[in-house]
Amino acid sequence: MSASSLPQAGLPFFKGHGTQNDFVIVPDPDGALEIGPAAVAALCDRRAGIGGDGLLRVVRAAADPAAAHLADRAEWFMDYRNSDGSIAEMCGNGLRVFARFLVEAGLAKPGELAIATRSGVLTAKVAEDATDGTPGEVTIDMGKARLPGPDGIEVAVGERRWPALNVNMGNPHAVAFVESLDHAGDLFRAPLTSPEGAYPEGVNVEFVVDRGPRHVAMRVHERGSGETRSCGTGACAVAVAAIRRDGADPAVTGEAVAYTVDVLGGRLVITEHPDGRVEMTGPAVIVAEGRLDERWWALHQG
Ligand SMILES: N[C@@H](CCC[C@H](N)C(=O)O)C(=O)O
Repeated sequence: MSASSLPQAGLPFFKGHGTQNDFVIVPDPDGALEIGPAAVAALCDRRAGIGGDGLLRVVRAAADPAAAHLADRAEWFMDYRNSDGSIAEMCGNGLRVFARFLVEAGLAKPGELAIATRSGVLTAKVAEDATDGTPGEVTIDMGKARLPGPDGIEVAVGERRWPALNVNMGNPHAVAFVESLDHAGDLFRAPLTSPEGAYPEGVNVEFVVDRGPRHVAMRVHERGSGETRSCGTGACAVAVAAIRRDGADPAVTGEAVAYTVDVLGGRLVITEHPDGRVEMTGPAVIVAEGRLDERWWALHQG
């Protein structure tokens, strides 16, 4: 390839992030692409691919069998995959980035938009950009958290063990309050959770410390992606756990409560309402667009 023959062909892709949880975005409006687990892993590879914690395929709900039943409520379906190619039900940061992409690509208007996910239809609110060009924040109505138990869940790293709360935000989380975020260790491997079988589908594990009143910080090991610099569903699970620990459950107090959750890649604000709805607000940025080299894609596609 020479500079005078920069590619006009090849599959278009975009790159985006939300609090540094980063994604390869592949527009596939008519559901024409077959992107299997190996192709997702190749695209998300940080050295031999584009690089990302996950992949967002942008497809019309009506064009994907996984979402066709939601097509009367949402035009677009976020087909999310972890960087190892596995499928997850939901991705909070991914949904903010997905909403930002739809608006920037002219596929949706700023304001409220319904998006289909494997965890149902969720609503995103995309704020107007600031006058200096800073992209407006995105708020997602994440629906209600579920706390399915059982009691007695523990997370272990090396010799240390902590009690953990099982919080489901569409996907599973084990939230452990720890003395120091360093105690999570290098997180090169998934932390152990017990009792065995508590999470038959695997789990995202959050380690949490207090930073101040209604203000916590976390690290996360994500199922299918390893340690990431942020996890939106994880931040919601952490806020829900902290709210209960602090006796501030809005269903009991009758008042909405907002927690600030610091992640390695920035800050999210999580609000829980008396009706149980959890809202997440944070940034979402589209960083780049490009085209895959046709020969590379031919070798990895499928
Ligand atoms: N980073 C995401 C969560 C992605 C899915 C997760 N790894 C899982 O397997 O459940 C987020 O921002 O929520």
